[in-house]
Amino acid sequence: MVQRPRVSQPSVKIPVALTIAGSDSGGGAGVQADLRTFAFHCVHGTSALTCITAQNTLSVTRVDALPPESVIAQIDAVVNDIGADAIKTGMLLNAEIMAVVAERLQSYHCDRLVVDPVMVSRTGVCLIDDEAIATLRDRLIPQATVLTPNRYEAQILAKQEIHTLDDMKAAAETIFKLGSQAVLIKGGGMRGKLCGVDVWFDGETLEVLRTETVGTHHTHGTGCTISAAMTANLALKQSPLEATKQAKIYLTQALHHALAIGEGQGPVGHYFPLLPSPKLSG
Ligand SMILES: Nc1ncnc2c1ncn2[C@@H]1O[C@H](COP(=O)(O)OP(=O)(O)OP(=O)(O)O)[C@@H](O)[C@H]1O
Ligand SMILES: Cc1ncc(CO)c(N)n1
Repeated sequence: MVQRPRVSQPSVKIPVALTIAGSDSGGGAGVQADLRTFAFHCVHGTSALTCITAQNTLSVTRVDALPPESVIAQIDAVVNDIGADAIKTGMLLNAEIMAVVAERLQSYHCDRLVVDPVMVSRTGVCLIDDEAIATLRDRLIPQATVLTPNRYEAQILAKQEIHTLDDMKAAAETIFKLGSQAVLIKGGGMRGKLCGVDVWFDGETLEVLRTETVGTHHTHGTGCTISAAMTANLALKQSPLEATKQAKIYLTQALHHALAIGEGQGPVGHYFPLLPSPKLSG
């Protein structure tokens, strides 16, 4: 047997967050955005990949699903050893993967869970089929601490069109009935002054969350980033509403520092806390 030297090892206690989501080869959304966001909150990030997208700032050119058994094995490996103070789900892609993820989360009694119901891109393109939407609605959403649909996902879940702030509020109340503890309707897909205005409903509090509309074309990964920041804040033991408000502040700053990389929509700039601050003159 190898004897380990008896020296005291430095160690740091740090909250842990798990993301169950897809890979974005361009690094702006998906697992890459989630892990980077966790890191900038001083939360250790772990991951279970559901699919691999070939994607850049212009488009998604290919999606390969991982076998459901592989997704389960990744979740089990992480949770059984490292644990998770909070978990988020992102792009789950198909009904089979959704069903196994829902089953695993149920067996772990996860009580800090952010479900980003990735179904439709911000530009309105549908990413999953009807069976997957039904599985998401019936098996995953009722477990969520916070559910974070964008405008188009909220239209599907609430079965109504959303054009105005009142529409957003009504949809939040309808979607809340699907069983999550709270709903955040994200307004990045809203037009004009409503772009960047979100609506929160938790059964008691109906709140409009505003920062400012950031005039940038580089918005890739906004949805992944805000839900990952919420998850990190939940892992840091903030209340769901506080976690959401703080996450929106982080996301807005990241949008102010969005990256002009690639030919299309660049990603938000998660790195802003490390950027040198502007020099004081004088
Ligand atoms: N131009 C903007 N200015 C300010 N906030 C914005 C802007 N665009 C999006 N947001 C905010 O970003 C967050 C994510 O919202 P959005 O509707 O873009 O999500 P999504 O469609 O899921 O994102 P993704 O494009 O990553 O799929 C919300 O808080 C939203 O209000
Ligand atoms: C992998 C992945 N997840 C989520 C989104 C939504 O932004 C994306 N574009 N790619």
